[in-house]
Amino acid sequence: MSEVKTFSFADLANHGSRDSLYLAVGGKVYDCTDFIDEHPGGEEVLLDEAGRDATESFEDVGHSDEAREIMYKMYVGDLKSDSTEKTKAKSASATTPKPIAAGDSADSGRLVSWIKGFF
Ligand code: HEM
Repeated sequence: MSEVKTFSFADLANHGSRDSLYLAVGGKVYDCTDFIDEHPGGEEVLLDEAGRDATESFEDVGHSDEAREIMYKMYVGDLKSDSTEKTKAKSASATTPKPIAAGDSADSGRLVSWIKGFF
């Protein structure tokens, strides 16, 4: 249930379209497929970053804590740390989200795994 998948950059790149849109931020992979139409910053920017490490552009915008909470719901796994773009993913550890309020206990293993990535 709380299994965390790992994605290589090649795996990530397989989800680079509107039909299946994953992107990585801070070494974490997010399935944004159902979020494309809801993104307050528009669909264009998500489509631009689809299937890629979007850490830099995500941080440049200065997303709110609320944005980070939304992200947690879309978290599907981790970017493989031995991937070629390792350094890029690493620098993302500056992304320190506020942990979501407890309550989703059935899902807590996944939450812990998500948070652990930041330490
Ligand atoms: C999982 C990924 C993402 C989530 C959950 C997300 C969520 C949000 C949210 C909630 C906002 C409203 C403002 C805020 O609360 O910060 C926002 C605005 C915005 N986002 Fe994202 N975002 C994501 C990825 C990206 C990416 C990859 C880019 C690439 C540049 C981007 C660009 C923007 C822009 C330009 C705005 C508008 C800022 C403004 O008009 O003030 N977002 N996003």
